[in-house]
Amino acid sequence: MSEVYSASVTAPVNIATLKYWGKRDTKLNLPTNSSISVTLDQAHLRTLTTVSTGPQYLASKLYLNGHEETLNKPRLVAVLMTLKELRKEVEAKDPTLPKFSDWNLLIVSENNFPTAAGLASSAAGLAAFVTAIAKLYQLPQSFSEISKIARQGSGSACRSLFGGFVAWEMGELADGSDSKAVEVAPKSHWPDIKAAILVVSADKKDTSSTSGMQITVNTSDLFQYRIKEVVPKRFVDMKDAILKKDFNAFADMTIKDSNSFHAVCLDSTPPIFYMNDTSKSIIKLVNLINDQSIANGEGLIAAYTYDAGPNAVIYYEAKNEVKILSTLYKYFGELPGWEALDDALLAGVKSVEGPIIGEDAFAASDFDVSRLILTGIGEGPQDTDVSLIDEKGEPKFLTA
Ligand SMILES: Nc1ncnc2c1ncn2[C@@H]1O[C@H](COP(=O)(O)OP(=O)(O)OP(=O)(O)O)[C@@H](O)[C@H]1O
Ligand SMILES: C[C@@](O)(CCOP(=O)(O)OP(=O)(O)O)CC(=O)O
Repeated sequence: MSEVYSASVTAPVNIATLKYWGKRDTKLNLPTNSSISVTLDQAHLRTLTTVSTGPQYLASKLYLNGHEETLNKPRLVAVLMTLKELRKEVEAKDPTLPKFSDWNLLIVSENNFPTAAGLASSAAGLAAFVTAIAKLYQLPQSFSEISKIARQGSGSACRSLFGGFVAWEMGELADGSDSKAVEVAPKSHWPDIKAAILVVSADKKDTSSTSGMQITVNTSDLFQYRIKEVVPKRFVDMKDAILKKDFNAFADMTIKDSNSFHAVCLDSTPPIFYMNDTSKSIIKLVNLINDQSIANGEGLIAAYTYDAGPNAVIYYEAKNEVKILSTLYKYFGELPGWEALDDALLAGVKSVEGPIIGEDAFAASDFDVSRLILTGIGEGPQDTDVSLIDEKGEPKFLTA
């Protein structure tokens, strides 16, 4: 019988509240600025990855969502090489260990949400990829150290190595050894953070993050102001707001940073547009929700943010859930996604009466939303017994 050694993990999506946009080194994936994100709950968005090795595998292979994908991409090659080198160090210290570093890998992965649709699939995907192999290889490195390897695969992936609130410290060194993810605060610090994702379009985007950010680096003047003046201060202030659980300050900076990121995209040549008209209508709706709450003396209660696509992510606190979701329900009540709420909460959301916020401000056609994902802050990568590879070492596809 052939030898099969395998390991499985799940890894989360993270959505930045202070955006990474720009590389100072495209080979090592080193950013032009530090960033901050919230890790989302894996109950709703996660990658599951199983990795196996054994002398019988004639080549390394990757299957994503049931289809073979090439491993022959420079960034994946770099990631695999680094992991193998670290495994070699482990084997050198204990010569009784099997020589995994000489063998090929079978990697089987599934995302439970649309891939490459601006829902940060590359972040969860690369985090799971690296974490599963590190587990198989029994690497002793800390998660921050492992995050540097994930960073080489996709920058934002390094932040998916932790749960809760996560910072990616840009670092200064040319070799990238100080450009890593660190935990700002665990989920338990502020577990009441919720996220509503309005999926505006699940299609593949026109301009990838990787190419879009370099167009901005090379052509935008506003970008220089963003990375030199805006982000360094915001990085300190946002961590402070998180540690103080100051939602008003956190929301204000999250909104401003999303606006700033999309402004530098627009200031690029040629300009890059990630938000569409529906995205803009959702911004207007969130502003109306906040205006009402400011009028009531409560400050900001909802924070929108947009990545490199038109989907909206709205962060809010559990104490304002009924208020915010009852407004969203009036506009988006017919869409799939509400079933994620427990019955009592959904009944509460449905029962709120009175005028709809922004009732006169929108036409039905303003919102071309296909689905909602109602989720919240979550934990980092998790070990799992669910395997996508059978005992013979063959892939098994759960959802294909
Ligand atoms: N589970 C996975 N395992 C390995 N690679 C993955 C996985 N999921 C996604 N990827 C890689 O990430 C790519 C998608 O990344 P892309 O940046 O285009 O989209 P996105 O991550 O959904 O959007 P964004 O990063 O802008 O929010 C996929 O084509 C694939 O190469
Ligand atoms: C807008 C963003 O989501 C950009 C993410 O870019 P990627 O991490 O996908 O880029 P690469 O490093 O080239 O893989 C902002 C963020 O997540 O911080």
